[in-house]
Amino acid sequence: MAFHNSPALARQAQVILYDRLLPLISSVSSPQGSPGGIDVHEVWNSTTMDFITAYLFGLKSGSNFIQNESYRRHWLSLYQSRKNYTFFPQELPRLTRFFKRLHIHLVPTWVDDANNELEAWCKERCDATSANIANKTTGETTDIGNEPVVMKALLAGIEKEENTKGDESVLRTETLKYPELSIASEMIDQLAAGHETAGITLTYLSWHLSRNPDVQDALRSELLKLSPNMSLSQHDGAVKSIPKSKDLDALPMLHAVIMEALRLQAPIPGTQPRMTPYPSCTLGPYGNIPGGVRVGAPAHSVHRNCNVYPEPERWDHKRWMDSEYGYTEKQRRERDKWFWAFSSGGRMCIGSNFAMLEIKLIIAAIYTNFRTYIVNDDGIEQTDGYTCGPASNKLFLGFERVGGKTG
Ligand code: HEM
Repeated sequence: MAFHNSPALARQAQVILYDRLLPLISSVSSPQGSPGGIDVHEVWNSTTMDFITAYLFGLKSGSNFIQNESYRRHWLSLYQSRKNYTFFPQELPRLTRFFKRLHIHLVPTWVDDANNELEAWCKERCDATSANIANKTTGETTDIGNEPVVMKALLAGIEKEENTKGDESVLRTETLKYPELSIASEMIDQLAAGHETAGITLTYLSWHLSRNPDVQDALRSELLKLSPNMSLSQHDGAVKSIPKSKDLDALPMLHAVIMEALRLQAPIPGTQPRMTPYPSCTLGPYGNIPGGVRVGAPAHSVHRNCNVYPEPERWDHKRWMDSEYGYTEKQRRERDKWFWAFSSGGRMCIGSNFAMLEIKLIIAAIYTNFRTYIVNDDGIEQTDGYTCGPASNKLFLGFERVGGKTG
């Protein structure tokens, strides 16, 4: 995704951060705001959903979960409710289908209903985007934030494949035959994979920062050096500047706190499966592993290698700050090699760069303007599984406006 200098993404970020997220956080900031704090896990998941759907469909057909509280609660609860029922359809899909034909449901039928509703919601967005493209009401003629960057790229790719390879294409039996459904399938994959993982990272990162006010203050000093920065009070909200990705990437502390949150609470901590190649292979110290065996390594364990990350259970963002830790070149290489939050190889996360950029923007917008503190973190421990957030599925933080007015 060539989004680092994308004017569409910059505009989308501007609307999502300055017109939706910051006003919401300002309205609950202390002392007059919500005394019980706000469930940031829900707010961060909503923000990442608004980001990813804006990039897929354009602002016009994307979600507005930040402002639409009742619908986001409905959507997120549907999404969460199915999560305990993935084993049979994922691991034994044929058996699941077979039993279903006999009217024996290995997963409750309401899970199918929830999936159908989520899929219909995604398909509606795809259809609306296609209509906008056909009517030319996307970025070129109106607000650049309405540009459906990903859908346009997919449509162009399908058209090219059709024109250049046609019947010879390996995509002819599915993607070229059913382009609309194939696009919808890709879109729901991306919006599901994209919102929850980044939302979990923001939850744990804001929790760690709330436990470490000194780190927050140092981070804020770094963020204020951005030129222009994202301070609301400095410009009285008028400027709405979105920093360039290269300027955000030049901030060592911002990078370090995100990396440490991804290390300690990798949003996908569970095993990432791979099949061994035929006839056999060697994995680490284990030789002669036959082909066709499913193997996997969980990021949770890889990130706790104490030879690479000393005292691995300790949250220490300075591990990622080369200038502060005194790493040798070899230690630095090992540290980076063992970082596996986005996996590696052919099935590596396709959204890793997008995720890093959106997380940096969200953290910069919030911590430039607010100090956070914990109101209730009961159940913050990470669940076990594949994509894993807090056991309570909640985190209540309070917000205090710094350098300006409260909401
Ligand atoms: C902090 C945020 C994120 C984390 C930690 C993360 C992590 C991962 C991991 C570990 C995988 C599995 C790869 C494997 O099986 O080896 C994955 C796959 C994937 N991710 Fe992400 N991801 C994040 C954000 C995103 C975003 C924003 C998108 C949006 C486009 C995205 C789209 C995908 C897709 C489509 C796959 C499936 C790739 C495939 O199977 O070919 N992810 N991600």
